[in-house]
Amino acid sequence: MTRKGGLPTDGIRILNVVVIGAGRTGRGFAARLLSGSAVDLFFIDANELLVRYLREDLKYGVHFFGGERSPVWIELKDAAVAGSDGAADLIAKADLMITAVGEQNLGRVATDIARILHMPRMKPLHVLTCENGVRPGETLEIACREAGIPQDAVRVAEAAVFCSTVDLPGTRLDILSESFDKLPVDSLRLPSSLLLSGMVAEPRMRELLTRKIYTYNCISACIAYLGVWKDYSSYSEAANDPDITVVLDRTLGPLNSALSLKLDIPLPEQMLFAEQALSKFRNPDIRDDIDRNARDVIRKLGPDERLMAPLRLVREAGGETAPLCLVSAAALWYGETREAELRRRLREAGPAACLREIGGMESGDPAIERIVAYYVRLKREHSHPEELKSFL
Ligand SMILES: NC(=O)c1ccc[n+]([C@@H]2O[C@H](COP(=O)([O-])OP(=O)(O)OC[C@H]3O[C@@H](n4cnc5c(N)ncnc54)[C@H](O)[C@@H]3O)[C@@H](O)[C@H]2O)c1
Ligand SMILES: O=P(O)(O)OC[C@@H](O)[C@@H](O)[C@H](O)[C@H](O)CO
Repeated sequence: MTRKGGLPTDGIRILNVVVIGAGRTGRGFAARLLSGSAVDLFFIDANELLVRYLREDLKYGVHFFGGERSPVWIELKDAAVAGSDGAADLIAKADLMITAVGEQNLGRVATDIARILHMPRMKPLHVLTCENGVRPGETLEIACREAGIPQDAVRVAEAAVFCSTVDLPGTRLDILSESFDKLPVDSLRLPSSLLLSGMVAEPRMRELLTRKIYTYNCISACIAYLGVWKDYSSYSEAANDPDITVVLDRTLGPLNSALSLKLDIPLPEQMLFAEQALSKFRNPDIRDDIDRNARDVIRKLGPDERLMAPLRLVREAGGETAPLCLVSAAALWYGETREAELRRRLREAGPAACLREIGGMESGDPAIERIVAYYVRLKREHSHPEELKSFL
């Protein structure tokens, strides 16, 4: 397709899309979907080395797990380091900005957007969040307000990413991806003119994101934290471990019932949704890694996140909470062994205070005592592990 002055010869306007967060999802999923539309692709990332590679190579491949599809080659126009003048120039010219930075980093994205406020720009900036979280759009909107951005200058919509992507070892930029081509986006907030290839209009995005985080990501946390404790490094092997399977089954029974009640979804539909998550995580061709799924324990133990909120919902529905307490304890144990900030807080304040401060649990909540007891036992028994099912 030859272009003249930003227009392809067939007259369709080329959109400038800026992906902020050029990691696995931004580079490997969002950009791959966009490659099916008439877009000029730009990246912004906080990692200077990654930006250097992107600017030097201007092209990389997205390969598929199991070699089931030919790689897709992505070409970008340019990339810039977050917070730089170059990043501000890219944002100022964007028709659509997509974030894939991790919900906890959206505050810094707002700061970057605030840098363009003095630049001439007639239209609002549309931003689509591709973050896991129950309300990442709201997180970004609050951060934008705190950064002094007028409400009508930025319009935020959310998307739900179901596709797993990892870095392809031995390459600078290539990605290994699940073969999954759909991105549900909030159709009440994203204009239809920005519904690009692979995007599927979803009118009930809040429900979908909540359901996804409390099902897919809850299951992923169960596999990752119990898997690490059992010394697995392969995620799918952990997902197929018979002992972990017992804990998963005992988690999912009450969780599916609670979610079906809370979100008004027929139980068989919710059970199928959870089954789809499980079979994806158990697929040995999808070579996901445990640390990618387990990282950022403080975020994952948040009050509205994948462990604490399902625990509350299961309890409200009168279900058995022991399995989720065990996984939450394993998350604390993982954080203590791998993440400096949580290790410091555990040492200074102890696990019960961490559950109150990070997880928003109330003092006197009996689940605190249960999680702490599991945590102590997991620490004690790690070198000579018992079957996890014996904990329940
Ligand atoms: N990888 C997956 O399979 C997957 C699946 C579903 C959802 N997600 C979600 O996608 C988001 C990104 O995850 P990922 O796996 O791609 O992580 P990643 O670590 O591979 O990529 C995140 C990128 O964002 C960059 N970054 C961080 N703060 C930034 C900032 N302020 N400005 C610019 N760049 C910044 C980092 O340098 C990194 O390159 C997360 O919200 C995650 O929950 C990931
Ligand atoms: O991306 P996070 O850190 O919020 O969570 C890790 C995984 O649970 C997550 O990336 C899933 O694999 C993904 O959401 C697909 O369901």
